[in-house]
Amino acid sequence: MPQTVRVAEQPELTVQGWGPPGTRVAHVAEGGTLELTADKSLAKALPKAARKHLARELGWTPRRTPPVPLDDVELAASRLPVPVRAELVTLLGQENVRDDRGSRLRRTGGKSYLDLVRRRSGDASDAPDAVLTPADTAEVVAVLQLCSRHGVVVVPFGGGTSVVGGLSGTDVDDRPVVVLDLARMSGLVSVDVPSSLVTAGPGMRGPALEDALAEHDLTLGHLPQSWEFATLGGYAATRSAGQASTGVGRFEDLVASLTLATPSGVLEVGHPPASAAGPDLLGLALGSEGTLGVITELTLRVRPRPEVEEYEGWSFRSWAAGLAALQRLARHDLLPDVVRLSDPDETRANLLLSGGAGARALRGALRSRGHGSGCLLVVGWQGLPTLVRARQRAATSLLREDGGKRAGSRVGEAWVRHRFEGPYLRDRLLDHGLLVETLETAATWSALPTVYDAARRALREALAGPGKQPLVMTHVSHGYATGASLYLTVLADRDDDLPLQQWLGAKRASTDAVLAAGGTLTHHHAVGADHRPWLDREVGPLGVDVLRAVKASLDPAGICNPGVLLPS
Ligand SMILES: Cc1cc2nc3c(=O)[nH]c(=O)nc-3n(C[C@H](O)[C@H](O)[C@H](O)COP(=O)(O)OP(=O)(O)OC[C@H]3O[C@@H](n4cnc5c(N)ncnc54)[C@H](O)[C@@H]3O)c2cc1C
Repeated sequence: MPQTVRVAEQPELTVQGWGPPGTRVAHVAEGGTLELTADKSLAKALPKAARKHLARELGWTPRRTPPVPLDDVELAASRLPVPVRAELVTLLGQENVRDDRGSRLRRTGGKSYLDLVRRRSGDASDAPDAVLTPADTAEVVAVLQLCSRHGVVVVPFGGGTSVVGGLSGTDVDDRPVVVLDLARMSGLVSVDVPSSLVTAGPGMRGPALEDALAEHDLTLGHLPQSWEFATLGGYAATRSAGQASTGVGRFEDLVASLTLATPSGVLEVGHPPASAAGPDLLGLALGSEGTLGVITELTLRVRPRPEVEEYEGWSFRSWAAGLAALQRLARHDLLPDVVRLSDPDETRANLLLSGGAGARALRGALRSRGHGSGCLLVVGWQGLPTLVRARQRAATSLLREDGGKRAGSRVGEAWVRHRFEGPYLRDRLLDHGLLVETLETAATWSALPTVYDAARRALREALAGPGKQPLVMTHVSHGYATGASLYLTVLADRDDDLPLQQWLGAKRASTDAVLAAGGTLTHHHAVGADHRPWLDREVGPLGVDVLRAVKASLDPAGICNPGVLLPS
């Protein structure tokens, strides 16, 4: 029988960076462990060798560039018409219609580099006019219908971790904008153990879900780096991928069914275990980014908690050798559950960033194998011991045949320990004059090397200047039978006068280059506002027309998150 479970409180995300407000800061301690401290100095954040490496590579002069005090962030008065506000209060109650400064600021934009630069410089011009917190599907439908009548834009808000401009509070037609924060809809509704299905509200976050599932010895296993704050509804709306998605599947593979509240009514889509009743409407809701309505409930496929988890590192002489090895694993259906192959730039930077005797010893070991300028691969297996051992043994012999050398379980375990710390470190780098941003794509195994070269070249050309050069670090983050994803991290000396334009130019050039080389517009970050000008190159003009027609049917007044996905 399905059972109801209560879940814990979920902390707020800070406005100008990552983590709960006023708490911890990450730094790399001697020995490579990341510690949390209140000390915001660069010396604390990065080992000396890493600071020197970055200064030399980038032409970067470390300098203090802290965010403006939160009280100095500018916020315009709310434009929500008084009569509309009154109707919303009647519908949801006073406490669930907020237009105070704190509520609006905390729901302003997401966490891309552009979002953070704006917030850190005191700009909240994309803030919503009010924040609504509905309790259930019926209230969401009522809000959508009321806003359709009054021409008020509605932006669903999950964890606020979008990195593609998915949460803009401005509208091209200058209509008022309300954010629909789904935090109150964050309960676990039921667990159906025999069917391995769990039903939950869209505002629930990963840690709360995993805590609740642990009571049943179950797990969802979806672990994006934003796991602490992102929500189930957000994952579905963006077609997210987690760190173990090579094994457990992308989030969309985990959604069995969902409820989509639209201005035209409620859609229930998906019928587990499987159905052939016409085209898959669930597929339309996944990745719809709030443009068709609001996901108000999800039923997800879960699995038994793994009895063992094994992580280890491997090294390869070159990026090409590492890619060839992964491709062979993929062809034989032997890809591990976690696959992360870092290119030489990322491998080198990671080893320097880790600092300490362990990383120095590993650097020495790689040099002695002739892998000194090679690549590190982190792999992870999860599941029943017998299956894990069998898969591991088979993969190990292929990796060896392909020139891989085992770098040990400490490399894998270090990755596991630190896998959620990167965004905390990013805040410290932003405090010291750096541009830090990521982008991602995927391509077939045949196109992958070309896409990799094209993206790196475009970024390096766009961000180079006299005495300046960006550092572009790349890893394969997910593997498939037919190809893999590429995740690029870009560091550059920030243009303090025009930081937004500096990144926008690089983003434009790299997106053009990736598409021309055969990569996808986005593998897991979604389209948002940032990628929408390119959507027709991905799905074709007819594809865009189909999406527009669906939107016109579900959202005739065009109030559902109109600033994202579809080109304007
Ligand atoms: C540091 C960091 C690391 C990240 N790592 C990863 C990663 O490893 N993998 C990955 O896939 N992504 C990653 N992301 C991106 C982001 O976390 C994902 O896109 C995530 O799915 C967004 O979830 P959210 O709940 O925060 O959604 P939000 O950011 O609140 O919203 C995202 C979009 O979905 C819409 N939306 C939200 N909830 C609903 C709903 N219930 N119904 C309809 N529309 C809705 C919003 O309107 C918006 O357009 C990362 C982001 C950051 C900042």
